[in-house]
Amino acid sequence: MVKAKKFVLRKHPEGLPKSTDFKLVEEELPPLKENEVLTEAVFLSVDPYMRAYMSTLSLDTTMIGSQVAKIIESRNPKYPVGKYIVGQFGWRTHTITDGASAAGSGPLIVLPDLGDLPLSLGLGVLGMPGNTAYFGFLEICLPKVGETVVVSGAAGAVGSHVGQIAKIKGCKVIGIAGTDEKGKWLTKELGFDHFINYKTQNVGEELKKVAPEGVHCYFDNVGGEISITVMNQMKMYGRVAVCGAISSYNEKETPKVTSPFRPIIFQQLKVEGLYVTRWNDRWMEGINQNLQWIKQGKLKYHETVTEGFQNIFNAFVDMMNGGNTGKAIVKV
Ligand SMILES: NC(=O)C1=CN([C@@H]2O[C@H](COP(=O)(O)OP(=O)(O)OC[C@H]3O[C@@H](n4cnc5c(N)ncnc54)[C@H](OP(=O)(O)O)[C@@H]3O)[C@@H](O)[C@H]2O)C=CC1
Ligand SMILES: C/C=C/C(C)=O
Repeated sequence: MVKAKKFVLRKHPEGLPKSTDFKLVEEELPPLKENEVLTEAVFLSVDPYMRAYMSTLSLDTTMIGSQVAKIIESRNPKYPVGKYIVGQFGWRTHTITDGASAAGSGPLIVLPDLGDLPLSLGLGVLGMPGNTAYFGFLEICLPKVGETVVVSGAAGAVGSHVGQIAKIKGCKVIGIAGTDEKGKWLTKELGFDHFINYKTQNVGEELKKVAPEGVHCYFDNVGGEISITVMNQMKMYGRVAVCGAISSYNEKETPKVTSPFRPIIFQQLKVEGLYVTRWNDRWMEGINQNLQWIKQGKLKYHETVTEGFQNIFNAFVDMMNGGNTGKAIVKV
């Protein structure tokens, strides 16, 4: 008999979640039925969408999230023992699944052979955030050589990846993030052309200096006033991919921000929201392309790793507060 540990939601958080909003509980798992497999979590992901969904989850349900897990027992030939899968199993150590019920932030997949690369990349650059960057940026921003691209949330999992794809596509890239340390990583290591620290600089004034020609594409990970400021400096027919709004996820009421309609109308912007599961049927295309770029040295990644399943809440809050560079991961 296997005992799973899991975090359940005890209270709907107000503002930044507190550890007391969650409870760690143990659950005895039953023997496997035909077609089922038993998995053990190896890496868990902490992502901003978790905060956005927390208020809608029923109390006492397992906190949502994806993980890389090892198959340790199997009654399903599609999922042999010893293989690693990426599944939306939640904040839990052990899971019984038949492979069919996973949904939410990507399909359940058996991880392809990553060679010497860490399995945790299946939650980042070779997983949901990587596919968000790949499909979201290429399909919605439609970047062209020589164009100017702005990315907010630039030093995180999705943003750092978008900026690098923009460089691969021959664009000039400006990243907006919250610390100078992150800025150094973006410009010195990843090849971003410019960095703006939204906490210490005036985004509008800095953007005028580094992109006097105007902005063709904006990949928006944060929402709020930063995004309005960027949209006001976009070129005619600019494209905006609205990917995330982390600046508002901890707010009870949707914050009031300056209206974006003027630039949308007068600069005739194309503004499109995206949700990565739109491309579930092309999932492996994104993963294979990102893997190839890594192998070619064109795409770099960084992970901020927290050790210990019991520390997943701290890892989540740290990420929401900007403590991560690249992908925030928990190693069990
Ligand atoms: N639409 C989709 O399908 C998907 C959307 N997303 C969205 O993309 C965004 C980035 O996700 P992801 O890359 O996983 O997360 P990140 O790795 O970027 O981590 C979150 C980062 O957000 C920044 N941040 C926190 N609060 C604010 C704020 N008030 N204003 C500006 N920045 C803030 C912090 O960096 P800093 O130090 O710069 O403040 C923090 O490190 C999120 O909004 C997420 O919801 C992600 C995946 C799929
Ligand atoms: C799958 C993730 C979605 C968002 C909005 O973060």
